[in-house]
Amino acid sequence: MSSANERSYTYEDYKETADWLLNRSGQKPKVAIICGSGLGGLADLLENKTVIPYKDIPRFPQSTVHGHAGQLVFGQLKGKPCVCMQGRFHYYEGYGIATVTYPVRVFHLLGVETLIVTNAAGGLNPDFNVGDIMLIKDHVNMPGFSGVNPLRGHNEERFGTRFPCMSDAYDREMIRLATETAVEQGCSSFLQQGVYCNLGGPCFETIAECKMLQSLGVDAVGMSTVPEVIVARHCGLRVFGLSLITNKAVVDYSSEQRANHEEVLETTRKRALALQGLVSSLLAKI
Ligand SMILES: O=P(O)(O)O[C@@H]1C[C@H](O)[C@@H](CO)O1
Ligand SMILES: Nc1nc2[nH]cnc2c(=O)[nH]1
Repeated sequence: MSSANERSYTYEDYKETADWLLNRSGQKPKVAIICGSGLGGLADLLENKTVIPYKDIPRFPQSTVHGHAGQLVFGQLKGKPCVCMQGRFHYYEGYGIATVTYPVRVFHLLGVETLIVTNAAGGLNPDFNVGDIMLIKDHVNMPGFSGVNPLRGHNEERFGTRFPCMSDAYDREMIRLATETAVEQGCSSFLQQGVYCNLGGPCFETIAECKMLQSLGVDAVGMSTVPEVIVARHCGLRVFGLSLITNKAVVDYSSEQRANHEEVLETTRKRALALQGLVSSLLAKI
């Protein structure tokens, strides 16, 4: 199951990166936000920004995907000290799973208590529309079925227990608050809740794969997020997740629709402001 790109990190590695960031930014964020494809505009809302390119940060990987700028942005949002990842790392980029999730443990060591994850995803639930925002209530870690799990290998007890519970991965109180906030923001007509499933990517799904995922009860499919959430829950972070439904999964052989990254980014451009409004108003409540 291991690959040439897989590498492990020591507690001291994470600590060194966290100390470097603390020294460089002078800020101790309480909330970390991971911006999905085309959703980096969230970071532009921060006040008193300090921007640090990934290439300057010790041991940080680099973003290689269009729509992922590749920088950390520190600052305040609604008075809360935050750090935003403008660009996340995906397994399909060739990084090992420990590298994909490296920033999450660094955030924990910086003092972050809440992780907000966002992503672009394909809608599998037939009731979902392109442009819907789905609050993630649960996930299916599909790569985990074959042993690809970011917690595989030596368990560092200073981060968390060997066998973490995942049945409470997504904070229910934050889902309740987000639902309430969506009503206040006038976006409840395109708010959904559902189950997100990550696949390895970078291929979009075949029709047979989409049908299979639907039959498993999956509402939205993507290529990220779940490894970050597993590592976050392992080290005790509260997690809140949002998927923007950027395209509808194709489940019909007569369909002319073809999933593509341009359509994904186009939908994020249309819904970016609504999603940003929802996240920032939610932050004011936590
Ligand atoms: O980083 P996210 O999960 O938002 O990115 C999704 C999955 C692929 O990286 C890309 C496909 O368009 O968008
Ligand atoms: N796997 C996957 N990821 C996506 N990201 C945005 N849309 C999709 C999709 O349809 N499938």
